[in-house]
Amino acid sequence: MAAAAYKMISIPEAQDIVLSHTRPLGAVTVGLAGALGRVLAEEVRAPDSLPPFPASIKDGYAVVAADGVGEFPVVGESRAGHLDQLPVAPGSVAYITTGAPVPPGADAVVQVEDTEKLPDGEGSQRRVRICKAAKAGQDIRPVGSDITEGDTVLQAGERVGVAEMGILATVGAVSLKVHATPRVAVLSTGDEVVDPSTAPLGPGQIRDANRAMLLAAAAKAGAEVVDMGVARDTEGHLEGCLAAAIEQRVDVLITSGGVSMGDRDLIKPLLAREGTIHFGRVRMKPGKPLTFATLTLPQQGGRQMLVFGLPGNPVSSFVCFHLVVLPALRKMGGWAEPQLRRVAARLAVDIKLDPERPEYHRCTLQWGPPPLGSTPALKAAVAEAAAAQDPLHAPPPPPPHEASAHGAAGLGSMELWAVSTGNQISSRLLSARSANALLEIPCASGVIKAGSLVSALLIDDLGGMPVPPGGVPVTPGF
Ligand SMILES: Nc1nc2c(c(=O)[nH]1)N[C@H]1C(S)=C(S)[C@@H](COP(=O)(O)OP(=O)(O)OC[C@H]3O[C@@H](n4cnc5c(N)ncnc54)[C@H](O)[C@@H]3O)O[C@H]1N2
Ligand code: MOO
Repeated sequence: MAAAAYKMISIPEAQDIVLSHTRPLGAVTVGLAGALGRVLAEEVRAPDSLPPFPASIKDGYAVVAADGVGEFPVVGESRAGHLDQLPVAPGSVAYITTGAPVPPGADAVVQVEDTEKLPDGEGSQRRVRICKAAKAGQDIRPVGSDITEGDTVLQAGERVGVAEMGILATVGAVSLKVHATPRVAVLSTGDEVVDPSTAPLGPGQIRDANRAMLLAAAAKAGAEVVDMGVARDTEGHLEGCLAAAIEQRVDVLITSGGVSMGDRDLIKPLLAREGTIHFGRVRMKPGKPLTFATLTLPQQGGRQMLVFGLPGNPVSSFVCFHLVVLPALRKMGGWAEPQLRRVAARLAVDIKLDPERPEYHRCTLQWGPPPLGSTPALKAAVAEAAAAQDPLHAPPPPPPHEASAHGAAGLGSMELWAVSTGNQISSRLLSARSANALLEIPCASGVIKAGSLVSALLIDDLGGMPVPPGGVPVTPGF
């Protein structure tokens, strides 16, 4: 089929098609160290309680609460990690450290600050004054108060982050079932594309930006990556590269370049010969020639391989990866909700609309007051949008209790602002630099004004977003 013959579909249609051809991979068993970032394929239960014994919360003395204040013999010690099981009878106390088992007979702990060491008594008997009466149970974590034996501490389908690594360790889950992560091959194409180490560049050459970027993006998504190098613009070489990817038993092949209308754009014809192309044109900017195919491999038991033909322009590759490849990799890895997360943000600048294609405008989201450099026009636009009383455009009213920690600007006047990365031409990879979101800019004529509220898809976590000069306010009174 000629490239132009592919029906132009919308991005939601493209995403649905991709996900309908994507299956979660099976479960594999990994050790604890291999669990980070994976999705659990089984629930994890606690085989025992935490703490497994009544544990002291303080360094001090284990006492019988009913004894109240007074002078007492110190009949022994209970230290974390040591089991010196001496009973504490009424009228006596035991020295205890934080985390140590509370000895039988004692029912409270008095912190060392509320005691006074006394001179030793008869027979070198240690003695202490308890200066503050304790309530029964004071400064003791009862058995199972953090985790009870048999509790489900993590569910199947949960992703293992840093805290979850600790939870797994604490319940002794050192071998667990997680979803397998996909094996992903990345291939650049184009006679002009040369290795990044090439210097100086020969006539007509450009360095391969896409391969390093897509390998990194797939690895960041948790995939096992395979670098397939650069394919020349010949049918034979491309076919050989595809065969090599199949040989590598990858679940996904990502190519970049060679999917538009030129006579050396050979990816679509190759995929049409070797498999089924599900779409070859998407109404989006950038990324229009985005192509998706599946290959059924009889020589490998009939298994299926997904192939994403990303456009060669580096920004088009970057955007298409996040919009269609990443959700597929997430679904394979067991994510129940693999789509990019959407938030709302206010535009810091006017954006010119494209009358032909909806646009994914790269931006850096930052939370705070209107970004530095915002013009009086922006401030006026924000006020105008608010005055329009459109619920989407009106800024939230600050809660009445909110004191001003930042001059006139309290927490309620802070917002998520979308700062454009500048010129959005699809060859300019600097437009993806520091981008943590893709703004969803509708297809229309004219301009969308600064101060408007728009939806944005997160492509990075917001933990590293820019901090506005002067920082942002904290909870009043914090
Ligand atoms: N007649 C038409 N021409 C084009 C159309 C169209 O609809 N009709 N679509 C344009 C759009 S939109 C895009 S996007 C590009 C996509 O083209 P290809 O996927 O075929 O990519 P190439 O032509 O191979 O390369 C495009 C551009 O990107 C550079 N490139 C390629 N690979 C890399 C790489 N690995 N690292 C860095 N840069 C790379 C390449 O040199 C080109 O400059 O097609 C338009 N054309
Ligand atoms: O879609 Mo292309 O990515 O506009 O340059």
